[in-house]
Amino acid sequence: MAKKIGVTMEVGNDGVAVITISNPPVNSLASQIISGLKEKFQDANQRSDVKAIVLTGNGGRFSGGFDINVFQQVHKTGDISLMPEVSVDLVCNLMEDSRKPLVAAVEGLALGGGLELAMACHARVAAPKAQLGLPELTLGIIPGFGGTQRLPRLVGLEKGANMILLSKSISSEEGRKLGLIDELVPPGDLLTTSRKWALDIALLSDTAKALVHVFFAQRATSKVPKVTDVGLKPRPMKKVAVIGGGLMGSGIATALLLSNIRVVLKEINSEYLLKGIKSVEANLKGLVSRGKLTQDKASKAFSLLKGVLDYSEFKDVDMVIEAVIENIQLKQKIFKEIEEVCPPNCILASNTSTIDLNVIGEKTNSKDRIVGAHFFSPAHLMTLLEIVRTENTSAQVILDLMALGKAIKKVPVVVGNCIGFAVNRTFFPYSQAAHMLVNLGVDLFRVDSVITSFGLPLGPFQYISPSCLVVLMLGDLAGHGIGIAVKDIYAKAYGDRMFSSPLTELLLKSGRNGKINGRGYYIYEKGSKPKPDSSVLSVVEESRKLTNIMPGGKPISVSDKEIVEMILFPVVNEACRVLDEGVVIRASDLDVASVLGMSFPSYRGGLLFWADTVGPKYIYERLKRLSETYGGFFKPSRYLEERATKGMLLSEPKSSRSRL
Ligand SMILES: CCCCCCCCCCCCC/C=C/C(=O)SCCNC(=O)CCNC(=O)[C@H](O)C(C)(C)COP(=O)(O)OP(=O)(O)OC[C@H]1O[C@@H](n2cnc3c(N)ncnc32)[C@H](O)[C@@H]1OP(=O)(O)O
Repeated sequence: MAKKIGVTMEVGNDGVAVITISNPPVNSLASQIISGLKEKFQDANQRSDVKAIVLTGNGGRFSGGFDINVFQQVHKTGDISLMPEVSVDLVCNLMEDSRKPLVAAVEGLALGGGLELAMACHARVAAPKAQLGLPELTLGIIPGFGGTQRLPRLVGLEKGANMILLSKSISSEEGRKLGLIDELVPPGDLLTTSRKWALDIALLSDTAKALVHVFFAQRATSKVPKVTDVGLKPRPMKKVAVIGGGLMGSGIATALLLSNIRVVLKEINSEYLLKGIKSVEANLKGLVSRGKLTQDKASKAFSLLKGVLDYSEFKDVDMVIEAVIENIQLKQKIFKEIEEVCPPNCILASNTSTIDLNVIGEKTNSKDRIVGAHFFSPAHLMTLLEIVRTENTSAQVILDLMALGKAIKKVPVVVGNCIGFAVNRTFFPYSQAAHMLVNLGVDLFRVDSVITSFGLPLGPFQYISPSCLVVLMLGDLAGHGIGIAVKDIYAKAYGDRMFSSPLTELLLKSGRNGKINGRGYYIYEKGSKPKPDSSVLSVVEESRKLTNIMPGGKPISVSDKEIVEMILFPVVNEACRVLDEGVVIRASDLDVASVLGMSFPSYRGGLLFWADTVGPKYIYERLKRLSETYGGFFKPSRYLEERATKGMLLSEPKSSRSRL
């Protein structure tokens, strides 16, 4: 039977193109093979359905090298043009510089030009006992496809020179030890493993794309139209008052002190004031014990703190940051008072994470000086600072707060004034969806594990809340009592798409308030990892009885992928509304805020970058089907529907034309 000579390419559903050399018996690199390889590599790099490439040889051999018959012809004819251009055209430009990852699947042998092609790939997977070498000197020529450079780089100069000068082959086992081979697998797994390697490297490049996006997105947050581009200069903030020495207030005070800003910390009585000062001291001590701060610097920072019980020290402050409990009347009272006692240009900021700033400033006449300075807990560690502006906040005030944010090593993101602002609003469906899944019968510890595998540091039930309220039904670490406090505010604003679960209240009733008292969904013991508390399942059962949403009373069965989609697609959906209402200046601001405020994995590029890789159309269709089954909580937003149907990315600015 005539032997089949040529190069084939097959593209799998996984997006991997397998290019195979066929030229029995040793797959020598005859001229038609070389031209076939050039054609297939060009094709693979151009095809949009090809994510990565695997190069292999047919018949259990990778390649015995360049076709020695050509040399014989050159000897006979002296016609050097018979030598095809390989080194630069094929090996460097099409293989080594391929935009798509290229992995060699090596079996049997890779000799001479065969090994040189394998070394031009980005990784090499081999079966055992394959013969690897550059025996060109036995033919009186040198390894001319770059082997003299690539082999020493892979195995070291001495070993590389030895193999070349002595035409000494090695086995794939030795190649693995030397670093010439990246993984050794049984012949039956060779292609599968090579495909996985190729995709992993492709994913790495997706990761690189995502991380580069976050890098530039973070820098873009400092560009605020009509604030940073109108010639204003930030005013120095030398003395700042913080009202409220609780978890947030003491964290904010710590962050300010660490940047040598004098802080006046006000509380309502000496007991609370002492507690607040002790919290600041503990924050500083924690940084010293973790080696993040020297003791001298900690002492210096602490010396800039002054605790007060009245407003006597407020007459020369540059800014006040209110950080008391989320009580509207109390905040309104405080803002009326500080307007009277502070200098006329003093910035009046609130660290509220939920309440409308216009409501907070209702009893004042200084609407232009009112701004939100929304820190994320722990405030001295988390880098995101949401600067919340109302329609009245002046550009100068915004610029001053941006400059202060940078001075205290935060990443300021300017956002609009709505319930929950950008991050808390976007992510409020996050935990509600998790609660819905649990009430539908899904195991809550499985939900946490799936979400952490996706890349968030903790699952929704063991959640570190940023400024304590992002998910309403908070996880263990923030304490469940807080979440309930603001649930009504969200219900009034977003009730048409909320899921109300009694689980949090039932948890509190059972004496579990999260890490604060050592027990929540998990058991927290000093010095050990949180352990799932199986006894909490009785509380979960009670919640399921009350909500009674399991279809036919039976738990739903969902895949891990569906869990991720049911929790994160509603978050993307709410982000679309945030974009639609112009709460953020640009989509990438929300990517930065999701990474820094919610610990959304930066290697996925942030929430919307990730959503665009999943595809708006897919997300829209999934949410539509989910809303048909589970109701309005999943109802696609107008913005998402529009982008999906017009084939536009979610991150495209509103002015972009659709692609259709
Ligand atoms: C010269 C003038 C040129 C001037 C320009 C100079 C420029 C310099 C740079 C040029 C570019 C060079 C870059 C690359 C160079 C090379 O790759 S050179 C070739 C390197 N490879 C080898 O040296 C391997 C040689 N072959 C073997 O060692 C063995 O054949 C084997 C591969 C280990 C297999 O052994 P075995 O199973 O015992 O089978 P054999 O009987 O030896 O061979 C089976 C048949 O295959 C034929 N064959 C083997 N290798 C090649 C080959 N590379 N090209 C063509 N044909 C090959 C062999 O002749 C047998 O054929 P039949 O007898 O017809 O069955």
